[in-house]
Amino acid sequence: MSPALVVTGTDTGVGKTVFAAALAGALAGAYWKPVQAGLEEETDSDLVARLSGLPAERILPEAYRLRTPCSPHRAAELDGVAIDPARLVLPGCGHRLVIEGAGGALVPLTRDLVFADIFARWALPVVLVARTALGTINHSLLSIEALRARGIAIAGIAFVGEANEDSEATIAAMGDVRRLGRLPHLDPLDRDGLARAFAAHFRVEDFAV
Ligand SMILES: Nc1ncnc2c1ncn2[C@@H]1O[C@H](COP(=O)(O)OP(=O)(O)OP(=O)(O)O)[C@@H](O)[C@H]1O
Ligand SMILES: C[C@H](N)[C@H](N)CCCCCC(=O)O
Ligand SMILES: [Mg+2]
Repeated sequence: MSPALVVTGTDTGVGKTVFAAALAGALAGAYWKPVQAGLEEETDSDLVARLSGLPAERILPEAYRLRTPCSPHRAAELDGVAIDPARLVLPGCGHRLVIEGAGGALVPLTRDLVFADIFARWALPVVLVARTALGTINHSLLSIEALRARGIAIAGIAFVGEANEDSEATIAAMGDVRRLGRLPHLDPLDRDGLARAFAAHFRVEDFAV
């Protein structure tokens, strides 16, 4: 079983962090957001701390905390730094690590390196988080194609949103990926409700890859 799992998405704002919080909690693992772009609002690590039930020491510190909520390559430039891939090495933590990218799989870290390049170097299985809303078939199949082109193993696709059975089944079939489950929209979004929803809609054994 891999020491870590990568959570990427078909886009920014699809629900990677909420899903990662649920997964890290269900695995009693740890969470790492290597590159955080945007510090004004609650960071992804803060959200995971609030929703996962993990102890604080299992939310690992980011390698880069960048002020501007935009693509990391640009956020780094605006902060006068350059993201060094050598700093994006997997931290040992003694627990199954859930690693969240930023935005979608081809989001740039520099002007000649994207997240998927780092995912390929890590050689870890990737969970793709996708919306269920109209447009997700294209976004999901494009993301799958981009990950596969880099030889990245896809553990499966996790949907977030209201059920759309045909889109979900179409993506799984045409993308040849396992449908891991669907996290419904939760209101309120809180730790217990999230843990219950994950347990109801996913099988933790599917992540033992
Ligand atoms: N299952 C859910 N139920 C209710 N709200 C959700 C759910 N999933 C995500 N959200 C909300 O949708 C917004 C985007 O979710 P999230 O931050 O997880 O996206 P993301 O893919 O991690 O974005 P980023 O690319 O910025 O990291 C947040 O306000 C979050 O609270
Ligand atoms: C700022 C946002 N919340 C994410 N952290 C970064 C999203 C980068 C998206 C880049 C793009 O696809 O245009
Ligand atoms: Mg996030």
